[in-house]
Amino acid sequence: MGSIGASNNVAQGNTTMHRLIAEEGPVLMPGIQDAFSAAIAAKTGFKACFVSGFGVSAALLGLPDFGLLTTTEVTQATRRITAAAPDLCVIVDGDTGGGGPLNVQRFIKELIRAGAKGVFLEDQVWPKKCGHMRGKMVVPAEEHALKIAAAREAIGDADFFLVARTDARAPHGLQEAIRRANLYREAGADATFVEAPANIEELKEVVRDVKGLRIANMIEGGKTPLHTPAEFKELGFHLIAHSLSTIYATTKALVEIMKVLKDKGTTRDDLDKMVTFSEFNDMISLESWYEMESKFKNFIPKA
Ligand SMILES: C[C@](O)(C(=O)O)[C@H](CC(=O)O)C(=O)O
Ligand SMILES: [Mg+2]
Repeated sequence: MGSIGASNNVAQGNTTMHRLIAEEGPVLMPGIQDAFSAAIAAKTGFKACFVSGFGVSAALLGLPDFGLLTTTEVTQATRRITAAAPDLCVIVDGDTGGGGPLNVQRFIKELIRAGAKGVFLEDQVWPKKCGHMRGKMVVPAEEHALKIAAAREAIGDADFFLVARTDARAPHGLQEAIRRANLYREAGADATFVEAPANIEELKEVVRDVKGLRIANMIEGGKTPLHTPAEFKELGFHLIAHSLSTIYATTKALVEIMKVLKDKGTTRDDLDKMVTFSEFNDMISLESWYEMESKFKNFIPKA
């Protein structure tokens, strides 16, 4: 591909995610953190999911979203996630993309090979922090715009949705975040994501001033008030990440059952806190494995 910038491929909008947005209005993506949570998202009827860096850091490493997770680890997690939920449109949190433009290009190609259908790339200084934590810093806007252009080039004709995120709201104010979102769109992003607007007025300002497809991130206990897809449609957003709901719920369930075990030494009076053996097997599609097993049993030659 030749020149980088404004019009390359962006307007064509023929990825799976573009189709989902056209079909269902704001697309709601639950955050997931591993193959199993992705499989459950698919079984529940979601069409898309968001591989949350916050969630993967926690589930895979037991670490906070503090710039500790590597792009290699994210790619490996993505491979397992797309294998477990092949019909889901898997959008991956790429954090800052793993370095400069060339690292970004390599990462994007790896994610495409891993079966992902899109990525979020943000403009924080590495090591980054979760968007709702204190102490964030951003790189110069032009530096991130170059990474977005590099990502666009690496995507080529692949079915892959490029989201540019800006974390500039906290360190530099909403106007700068809006300016950056528009710049990143010019550089080749399919959609933009102004992280952490602080209230409904700021959400409205984002809609008014940011061109193109817009993303909102719903974090329970975060800076942006929680809204439904219908409310977001009304406001003018196209994609919603509910990034941490599943890791928060999982954490609560884990803490609760650990406490039961520690305190009582048995779960016999607390079975309602768990799924049953057969409910779990349904979730993990056990019967389909029995079917496959029986198919191959027929090939075993009789002695
Ligand atoms: C969306 C996010 O990038 C994630 O990793 O899930 C996080 C979540 C959060 O803030 O809690 C982020 O927004 O930085
Ligand atoms: Mg993240």
